[in-house]
Amino acid sequence: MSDEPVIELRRAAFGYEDRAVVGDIDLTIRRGEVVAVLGPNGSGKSTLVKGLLGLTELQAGTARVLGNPIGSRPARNGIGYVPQRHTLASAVKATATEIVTMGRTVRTPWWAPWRIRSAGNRALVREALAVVGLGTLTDHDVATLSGGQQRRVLIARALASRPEVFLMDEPTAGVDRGHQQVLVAVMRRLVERGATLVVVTHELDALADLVTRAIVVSGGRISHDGPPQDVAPHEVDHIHHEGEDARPRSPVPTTFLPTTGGPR
Ligand SMILES: Nc1ncnc2c1ncn2[C@@H]1O[C@H](COP(=O)(O)OP(=O)(O)OP(=O)(O)O)[C@@H](O)[C@H]1O
Repeated sequence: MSDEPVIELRRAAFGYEDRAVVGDIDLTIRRGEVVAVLGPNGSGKSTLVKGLLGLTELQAGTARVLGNPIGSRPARNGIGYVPQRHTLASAVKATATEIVTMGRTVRTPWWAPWRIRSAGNRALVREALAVVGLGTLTDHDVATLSGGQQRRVLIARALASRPEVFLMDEPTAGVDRGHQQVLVAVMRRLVERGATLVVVTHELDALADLVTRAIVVSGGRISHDGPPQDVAPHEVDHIHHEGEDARPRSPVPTTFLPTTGGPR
């Protein structure tokens, strides 16, 4: 880790239209850190991460990525993003190779778009797919791949753009244990080579050896920022967000139990 900040947020608020979802965020992330972003469903983790890409609106404060205002071209080009949902992968008819090639868009001059298919890029794309264990599925339509395979295609796309900062929204969700270990090894290697990782996760255990710092987002605020081992389980697990029941109904009403009568 170096002292150089790659992400700097000062009293930042992000949200949708006129509603702030996360606010009062003061956060400095330095090169080489591996930061886990934890917190219950709906607490604002994705909103925060998308804010770093300029995909959710900065409603207050200041936010810089690699010294540039968020949303600016140099800030965006420095980030490799692995989105939470694989909407792109399932909505677009494209092969794994084509999706991963899109990662090279940011490194291709606008005046020479054909260069995206250069021999160098093609080799890089093949390598990125091989690294995530999809070397034999490069020509498959992504819609025909499993959920975990689609996630790995998106990780390969982020790798192919060779960014300095990776923002990964639940990269291990739906990925089997063996491939999770592969991803952790890839992430470790990226960090050794100077990358910075910000990873939203509900599965800290899978990344435990790698994570150097954990922040917990709770009710739209950062409630913990420090070593991952100091995170209190109740902070991450409690159900707390606007518009949702404070507590799911328990015990399960007998209506839903198979041994009771009633309508089927
Ligand atoms: N596109 C959107 N427009 C309006 N509100 C949104 C949008 N996306 C998310 N929200 C709202 O913002 C709040 C935080 O959602 P967010 O997706 O950031 O939570 P999260 O912590 O990432 O949750 P999870 O663990 O379920 O992925 C929720 O109340 C959600 O309804």
